[in-house]
Amino acid sequence: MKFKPEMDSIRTHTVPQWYDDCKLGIFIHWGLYSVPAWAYPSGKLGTIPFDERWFAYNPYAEWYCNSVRAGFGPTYEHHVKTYGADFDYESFTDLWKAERWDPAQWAELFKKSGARYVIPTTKHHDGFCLWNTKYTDYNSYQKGPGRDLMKELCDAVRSEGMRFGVYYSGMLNWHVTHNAMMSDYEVHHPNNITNGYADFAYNQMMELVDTFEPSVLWNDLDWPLKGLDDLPYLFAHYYNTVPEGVVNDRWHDVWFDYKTKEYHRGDKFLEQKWECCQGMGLSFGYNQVETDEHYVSHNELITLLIDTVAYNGNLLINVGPKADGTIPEEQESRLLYLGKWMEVNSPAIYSTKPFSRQKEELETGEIVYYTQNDSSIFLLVTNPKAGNSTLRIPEPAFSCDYRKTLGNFGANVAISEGNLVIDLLDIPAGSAPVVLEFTK
Ligand SMILES: CC(C)[C@@H]1NC[C@@H](O)[C@H](O)[C@@H]1O
Repeated sequence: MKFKPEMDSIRTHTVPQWYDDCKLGIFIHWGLYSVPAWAYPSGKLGTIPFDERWFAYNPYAEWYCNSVRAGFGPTYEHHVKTYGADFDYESFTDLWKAERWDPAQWAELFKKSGARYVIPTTKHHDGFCLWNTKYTDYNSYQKGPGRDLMKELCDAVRSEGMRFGVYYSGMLNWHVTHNAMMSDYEVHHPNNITNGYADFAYNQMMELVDTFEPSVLWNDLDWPLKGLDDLPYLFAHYYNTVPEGVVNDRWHDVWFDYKTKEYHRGDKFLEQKWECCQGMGLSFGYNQVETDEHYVSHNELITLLIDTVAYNGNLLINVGPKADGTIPEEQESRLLYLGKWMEVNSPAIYSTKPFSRQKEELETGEIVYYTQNDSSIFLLVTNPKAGNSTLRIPEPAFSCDYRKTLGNFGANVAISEGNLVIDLLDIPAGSAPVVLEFTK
């Protein structure tokens, strides 16, 4: 066995090339919370004080259980009006059928989007498990849909040639704790910090490793404090079982392969591999209250990918399916649009590295990004003007030869008075970002 259950051994693990190259993944938040599918679209994480103003008005529809437990606020009022004050969260198992779910359709759509890995919530904070786990009957095989949703999805994703990872909420389990969490402190100090719960989380994570051999272990928030000594055993078993496996950074700072950012991006990493995860709107779980206006636009989604990849990140964009197993049209439309763009422009995305310059804002309003591979430098222009326009890039970052545009538009490129001058020709109105390739 290459890895021993000691942190010195674990620390020898490096980020596998596939994870660095693939750049785009699909997060999926699907669970009991998809039945009510209701949250107050208060605002983006990081823009609202992380106290009652966030927790009682939580825009995350997957936090429905906790939002109702608050006992006040819009979600509590919606729950009482819609289901009655005595309707407990666990009763949503009787209403969740997934009657229109076809995992092959999901996998086909994700493949078309250009994504190369898929990470579903196997158990979110509510404690309901989406696989036939032997550690609790509070799962989708024993209750609700009556199916091992994760096995079916894993098979469909892999049959499309994509990698399958697993999300698991290690720290929180609202099926075990019953108080509302109304502060960051309460979220990180739940009262299920028993050895028994730490063992439960460890056993379920080991079961996920042995059952699915997932390419990514995506733990959320933190790991049970009485289970921290278990982690070297978990990581060693995981890496020995899945040699190309990779883990995120939400394990109480014990270890990570890559860092994660959730919505607010702040200072980006360059040297350290990282992953940007967010919904297309303000929520991860499907929120029936959200309209198209709450979602990033089709072109903003592409720019989000570019702005992430240019800084050495992967974009893990979230899909929040409806309870019946269909994907909301607004989300499907954006994934297909992204996929069409990737069909033409993916050489500037897949298997690239950050360039010496990542981004610059031009006086004319366009924002230009750079990526590179061994043979080319790519210049990605977001918000290009319709028709013909001229970009002037002062003190260009390179002097290599212009090769071609990636797409159906023209360009003339020259160096003039120390500027890289690019004439963009025949850009359609509302165009997605356009890419020019230069030969090293
Ligand atoms: C990034 C994503 C996995 C989010 N992590 C924190 C959770 O509270 C939230 O519901 C969502 O799962």
